[in-house]
Order: sequence, then C-alpha cells, then structure tokens
Amino acid sequence: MNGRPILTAAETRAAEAAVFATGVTVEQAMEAAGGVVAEAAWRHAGRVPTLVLCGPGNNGGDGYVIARLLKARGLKVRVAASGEPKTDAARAMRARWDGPVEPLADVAPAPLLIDALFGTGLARPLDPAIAAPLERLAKAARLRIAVDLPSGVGTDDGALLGPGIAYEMTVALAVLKPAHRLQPAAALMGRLVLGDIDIPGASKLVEIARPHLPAPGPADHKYTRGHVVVAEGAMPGAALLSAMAAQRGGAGYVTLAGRATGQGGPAAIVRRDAPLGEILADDRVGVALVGPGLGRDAAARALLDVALAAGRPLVLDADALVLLAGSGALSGMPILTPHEGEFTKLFGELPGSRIDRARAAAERSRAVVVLKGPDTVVAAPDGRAAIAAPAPGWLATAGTGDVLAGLIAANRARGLDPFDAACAGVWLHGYAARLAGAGLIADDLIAHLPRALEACL
Ligand SMILES: NC(=O)C1=CN([C@@H]2O[C@H](COP(=O)(O)OP(=O)(O)OC[C@H]3O[C@@H](n4cnc5c(N)ncnc54)[C@H](O)[C@@H]3O)[C@@H](O)[C@H]2O)[C@H](O)CC1
Ligand SMILES: [K+]
Repeated sequence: MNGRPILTAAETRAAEAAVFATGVTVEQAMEAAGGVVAEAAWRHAGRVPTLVLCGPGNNGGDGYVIARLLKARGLKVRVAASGEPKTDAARAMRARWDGPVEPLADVAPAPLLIDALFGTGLARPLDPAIAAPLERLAKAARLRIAVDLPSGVGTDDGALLGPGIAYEMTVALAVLKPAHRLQPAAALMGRLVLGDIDIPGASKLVEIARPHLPAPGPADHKYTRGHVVVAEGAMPGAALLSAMAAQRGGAGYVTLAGRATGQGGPAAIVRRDAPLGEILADDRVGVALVGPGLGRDAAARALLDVALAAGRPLVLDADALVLLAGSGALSGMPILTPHEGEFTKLFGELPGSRIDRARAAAERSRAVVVLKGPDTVVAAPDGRAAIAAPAPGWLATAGTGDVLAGLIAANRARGLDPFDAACAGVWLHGYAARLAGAGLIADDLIAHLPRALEACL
C-alpha cells in the first residue's frame, strides 16, 4: 500500500517487540528516540531554557534522554516528573540524568516545554493532579514540543483525554499513530515530525499519499481516459459541480443525464436526455456518479435503482446515500462518500474510532467507504484503510463534497481500483484546497485541479 504506515498502540508495541527480539535493547531504542527528539527540538527552538516533563513510563524515559542531550549541547535544562519511573529502561535513563528532578505540581515554567509525560501507554483520562500543572506550564511556555504524542490523547482514536493543549511541534516516534491524523487530537500536533528510530512498521492503515497519475499516452483516447456519467436530479448545480470536477480531474468524457433539469456549464460536458439506463448500457461508461443534488423523491429513487442495476462502477454520494439507508451488501464494490450525518443514517451508530467505523461499514456494505470530515478516512471491505493528511478548514463550504465525488469518479473511470480511486480523489481535493487558499469556494477547487494533477504526474 502507498503512504506512510499508521500503527495503533498495540501494533507499535508488536513492531518494537520484533526489533527487541533481534537483540536491540529497549535502552538503545530509548536513546535513539531521545536523540531524534533532542535534535528536532534543537533545530526548532535553538538555545532556549527548557523544562522537560517526564511521566512514569517509557515516554518519560525518552524525556530523561532528551534532557541529558540538550544539556550536553549547552542548554539550561530542568526536569520535572509526575513520579518515579516504573520501567527498567526509564529508571536507567533517570539514573543517567545528572540534574535534579523537581515535583510536577509546583515546578516553575520555562520558555520551551518538552512534554514526555505519556505516549502510547496512556490508558485513561489524565488525573487533574497531572493535567492542571501540564496546562499551567504549557500556557506559560513560548514553545511546546510533544514527545511521540501530546500527553492526554487516545493513541488509537484521537480522543481528548487531557487538557487539549496545542503544541508547536510533535515528534512521532518510529511510526505515525492514528491520533496523529484523527481529530480532535490531530489539531493539537503543530508541525508533525517523524523521528526514525529504526523500528520498521507495516500496516493495513496508511496516510493517504500523493497518487501517481501518469499523463495520457499516445494510445489513449477519451474513453480510455474515462467516461463519467453524472446523474442530474432535483438540484442540477450540484451535479454540474461534480461533472466539472470529473472533467478537470482528468476524465476524458463527461455526460450529464437523468432528469435533464440543468443548463449551463462548459460546452465540453455532454447533456443527454435519453433514459439513464440506456446511457449506462454503453460499456464504454467507466463510472456512474449518483447523488449530488439528486433529491429524495420517487424520481430520484428511480434513477438510483437504474444505476444500481446497470452493472457499471458506481460512486454514490449525498442523497443517494440517504436513499440507500437500510440496504445491506451492495454488488460491484461501489464507492460511498458519506459525511458523518449521512454515515449515521446509512449505517447507524457504530462503535469505535472513525477508522473502526469506516472499516465496519465497508465490510458490511461490501463498498469502499469514504467517511468525510476534517480527518477523512477511506476504508475497503478487505480491511485496507487510509487517513487523509489535514486539509484546509476552508473546505467546509457548500459544493466541495460534490467536487470530491466528481474527482473520485474520474479516478475510478480511468481504471483505478475503488480504494485507490477514493484515496486519489481525496488527495487531489486536499491539494487543490491548499492551492486555492483562504476563502475558497467549490468552483475555485475545480479551477486548481489542473495544477493538482500536475503534481501527480
Ligand atoms: N515506538 C517505539 O518504538 C519506542 C517508543 N518509546 C516510547 O515509549 C512510549 C510508550 O511507553 P509506555 O511505557 O508503553 O507508555 P507511556 O510512557 O505512555 O505511559 C505508560 C505509563 O503510564 C501509566 N498511565 C497510563 N495512563 C495513565 C494516566 N491517565 N494517569 C497516570 N498514569 C497513567 C501506565 O500505568 C504506565 O506506567 C512511546 O510513546 C514512546 O515515547 C520508547 O522510547 C522505545 C521506542
Ligand atoms: K508526550
């Protein structure tokens, strides 16, 4: 799978254990971890008086190493701890720290705060006796750096288990964890740096990577590049946005068909008033996109039924998802693109993290599920899943979902597998949003798609 692996706390421990089984010691891994964080802190903050907060586990162990290494570089470093170290490796690192260790409760702040209280081992919400001084010291500092994770977030679900402090930098150790990309935790990370400590991790969960989308070759023509048919329903503006996004997103041929309610848009988009079933009977149709502006009435239902029966690759969005509520497994592995509200209507209240929920929904529906949001998750029925890197909050505006559906449709029509097509669409969408910048509207995203595509050649 493309993209940086993301490992849960248990998977990270298993990856560490596999390395320890080869003869590497925990102390060596901890020295390496402390080394990468000290280096990153030095490069980020320079010669700044520093306070390192150490917890009871191996995250705290990393903290004692960081304190020693920064002190060796000539920094003024103080250490405060929430208690005595509880692991052998952390005790060993505590013993190698030659300065005092102050109690957390009443320690004075410093301009740089390094938080090594808890990492992947946090098992429950932070006690106020730890959360209160952490918050006080973070507020008084000028710069805040988190070791592996901000203390007080759920590693696997990104939940808030502490004061929700925003850091300037987080140094993820060995691999990314779900909390680095899942909200609300992801918003606290600041600059996210991956600290390589030579512990390889493989996972069925990755960060969505820039896709490779080669330019059309000499043998390509409009149909090999992908023919996207977008169903036009009650609100034709939404379908037009999807159609334009599919077109600028690389599709060779885009047709609007269905209720023939719309007008306007580029002359290169073909409008047909033949019955949708007749149009989808053409085996050169690469994908049918149904849902944006579809409506929820009998006519909408009829269009959806025609598309479901046509046997073409499908992308189902918006109203189509609401109409699908209560249906079981779907055939042909369609791509479903619900936001939270549509997801709940479609699948009910599922337990677990956004990743767990998207995976369960994908398995149940036999579809690729794109659970949209500030931390979009893509999941396939075979367990593959991917999380998008943070995209600009400016995407929270009308029509951007229609653009995403069109982009995913274009990538599916060009022949990508449903999971890869969904990931490619999400990546292009986020990248186009960064190019479009502050105050973007959905139409601006479409205007920036050619440059986003160029980045993938
Ligand atoms: N990824 C790697 O290869 C390496 C990671 N390292 C660092 O180790 C931590 C994980 O260490 P671990 O000891 O498993 O967990 P923590 O330090 O996060 O904390 C466990 C410790 O805390 C207690 N505890 C849990 N929740 C609470 C709470 N709410 N209040 C109080 N105490 C709590 C628990 O009982 C334990 O005693 C990882 O993040 C990296 O930073 C290593 O350096 C090796 C390489
Ligand atoms: K931490």
